[in-house]
Parts: sequence; C-alpha cells; structure tokens
Amino acid sequence: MSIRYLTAKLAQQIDEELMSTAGAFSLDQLMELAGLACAQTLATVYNKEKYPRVLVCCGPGNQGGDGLVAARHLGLFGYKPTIWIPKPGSKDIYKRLHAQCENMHIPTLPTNEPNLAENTLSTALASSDVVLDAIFGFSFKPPVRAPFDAALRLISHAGIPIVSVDIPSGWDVEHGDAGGIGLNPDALVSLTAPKEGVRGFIGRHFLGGRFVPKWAFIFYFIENFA
Ligand SMILES: NC(=O)C1=CN([C@@H]2O[C@H](COP(=O)(O)OP(=O)(O)OC[C@H]3O[C@@H](n4cnc5c(N)ncnc54)[C@H](OP(=O)(O)O)[C@@H]3O)[C@@H](O)[C@H]2O)[C@H](O)CC1
Repeated sequence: MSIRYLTAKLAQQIDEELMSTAGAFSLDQLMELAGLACAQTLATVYNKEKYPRVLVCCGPGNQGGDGLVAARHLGLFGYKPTIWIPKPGSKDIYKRLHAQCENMHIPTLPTNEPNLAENTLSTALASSDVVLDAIFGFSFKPPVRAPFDAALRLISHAGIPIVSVDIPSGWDVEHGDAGGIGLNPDALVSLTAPKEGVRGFIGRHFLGGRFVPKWAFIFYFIENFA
C-alpha cells in the first residue's frame, strides 16, 4: 500500500477548504466529530472501569476545542474527566464548549498562577488513570513555549497512558520529536478517510490526495504502538 504524507501546510489548507467551499462544514461540526471520535477512541482502548479518571489536556487552538468536546463525551460515557486548559483560546467556540463542560460539572484545574499551575497539574496527573493529549495539532511550531514546556515534561514522567490527538504534542509536524520533549503516546488518534490507501501514523498525517474531499467524513482510527 502506498502512503503519501500530508505536510502541515497542506493539512491547514484542507481544513480551510472543508470550511470554505459551498455546502461547507462549519468549525463546530468538524470539532464535534473530531472530539467525539477522540472520546470514542479513548473509550475503546482504556475502559472506564479500569481507567475512569481522564485528564484532558487542552491547548490554545482548535485541538484544544477537540479536547473540550471529548471531555463532554467522556463525561457522558461515564468517565470522570478533568480539564487542564492553561491558555484558553479567545474564540467564542472555545468559551461555549468550556461552558458546556462546566454545566456538566466537569472540573477544570486552576491555572492562574504559574507555580500553582505546575503543582496542580502534577497533583492531577498523580490522581488520573489516562491523559488525553489535545494540546497541539498541525499548527504547532517548535520550540514549545511556557507553560506547555513544563507540562509536557510532567505528563511524560507521570507514568500513565497517553492518548494523543493528531500529532503527539511537542513533535514538529513534519520532523518528529526534534526538540526531545515531545510526548510518546500509547495511542494516537489520526485524521484520515474511510478508504484504502489512507492511513495515519505517529507524527504525520497521511492522506492519499484523491481522497481529500472525503476527509469530510473524518474517520478516525487507532494507531497503537505501545
Ligand atoms: N481538519 C479537521 O477536520 C479538524 C481539525 N481540528 C483540529 O484542529 C487542529 C489544528 O488546529 P489549529 O488551531 O490550527 O492549531 P493547533 O491546535 O495545533 O494549535 C495552535 C495554537 O498553538 C499555539 N502554538 C503553536 N506553537 C506553539 C509553541 N511552540 N508553543 C506554545 N504554543 C504554540 C498557537 O499559538 P500562536 O501564538 O503561535 O498562534 C495557537 O494558539 C488539528 O490538529 C485538529 O486536532 C479542528 O477541530 C477542526 C476539525
């Protein structure tokens, strides 16, 4: 099977195309599908009886929005999610998604003061069973800036399973873990399409060019390399 790689730039262009052409998908729709798929993937690999406490780590971009959606669905599935979102994005959509989680009494870790934030994250990791890494996606540009640099180290050393969305956080989208502080997830949830010749793998998006329009289906699968 031949595999072609998507560059970060192309992934962003496809994203824009999906949302800009006639009959286009809205960001809300895409994020809802993405977040639901992440929650379903985590639930497939880590059952709620053994891994009930999920720490959902959210970044400042759209991937953080995927994380907020996933937290809501995980709550509905019977997990006990907790949200870590140190730099909430300013877009209205993130505020709405976060409010939905708050309405479901899903706790968010306090992050107003840097040291406290780090201690709080450490404590939360110690009382979690699995991390959903929704920190950075295809718009990440190394090197990792604070507070995410310290957070990635803490998450890496927590000794609990990590499920990453799209790209392990801290990895350069096209060159892998060049900085050496990227996460090494146990499972990766990749964007792909439901056709042959299309696969996802660590650190990269793979999409056969001819299937690009079908990306609208946003089919996810699990690449487990534990
Ligand atoms: N294609 C789809 O169907 C969908 C994909 N989705 C998900 O969205 C992400 C891509 O979202 P995007 O907002 O473009 O980018 P990211 O989530 O990766 O993050 C951008 C933010 O991260 C900050 N950033 C970037 N580099 C660093 C760094 N080195 N240190 C700290 N912070 C960093 C960046 O800040 P800037 O100041 O640099 O602008 C942004 O705030 C994709 O991967 C999917 O998961 C959507 O859900 C829609 C559907």
